[in-house]
Amino acid sequence: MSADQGKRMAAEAAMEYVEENTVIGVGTGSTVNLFIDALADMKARIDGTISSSEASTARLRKHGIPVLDLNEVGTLPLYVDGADESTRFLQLIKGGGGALTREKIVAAASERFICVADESKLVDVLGGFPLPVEVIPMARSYVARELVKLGGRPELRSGFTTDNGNIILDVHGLKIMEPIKLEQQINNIPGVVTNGLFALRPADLLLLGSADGVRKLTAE
Ligand SMILES: O=C[C@H](O)[C@H](O)[C@H](O)COP(=O)(O)O
Repeated sequence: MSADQGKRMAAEAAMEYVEENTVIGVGTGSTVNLFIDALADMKARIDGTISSSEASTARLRKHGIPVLDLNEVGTLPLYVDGADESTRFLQLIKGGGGALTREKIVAAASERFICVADESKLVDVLGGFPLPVEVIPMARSYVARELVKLGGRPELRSGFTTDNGNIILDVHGLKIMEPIKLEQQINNIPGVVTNGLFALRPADLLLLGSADGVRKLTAE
């Protein structure tokens, strides 16, 4: 089974958790794009969405799905997003598409975070996927030196600017044994907006598309 099939199965399985007359938090990426396409079928029955990126906003609007302002909406009942890696504790690396900061905001503002992914994203230890860190441009060199002190090899994501006007440093070579500690350490570096570890606020449910169907994982 291809990764694309796994993504589609997971994205469509998330529809079961979408309740009528609610506002849905929507993540970013190729798996979420499939969720957005499925969500279009029930757009008349939801109150709207909160989007985590300009790319998702464009796709939602193309389908005629309303996109609201998070400042005008209270706590969201549900956030659906993909991941680059997940452990069985549902701690994640996100940000392969550079949307990590807005994703973290919407996840934090949501009661339930359902992560949708194909089975290749499940790992024993985070860090095989380079950890994205969003950085204010003037702090690039300083933050890079601090990330080296933490044992990583930061590389500037060339030609990329985030929706917030910042740069991304992708940190290679980390074997992340203490995700919560590292998430806090990196976020404490002046100039870092946030990093792609979702450990302080992990997912609540992981829907993994696999050859055996959709596996549902909750944190062990
Ligand atoms: O910034 C991008 C997001 O964190 C994505 O959710 C993540 O990169 C996974 O994307 P995909 O579903 O395309 O594998």
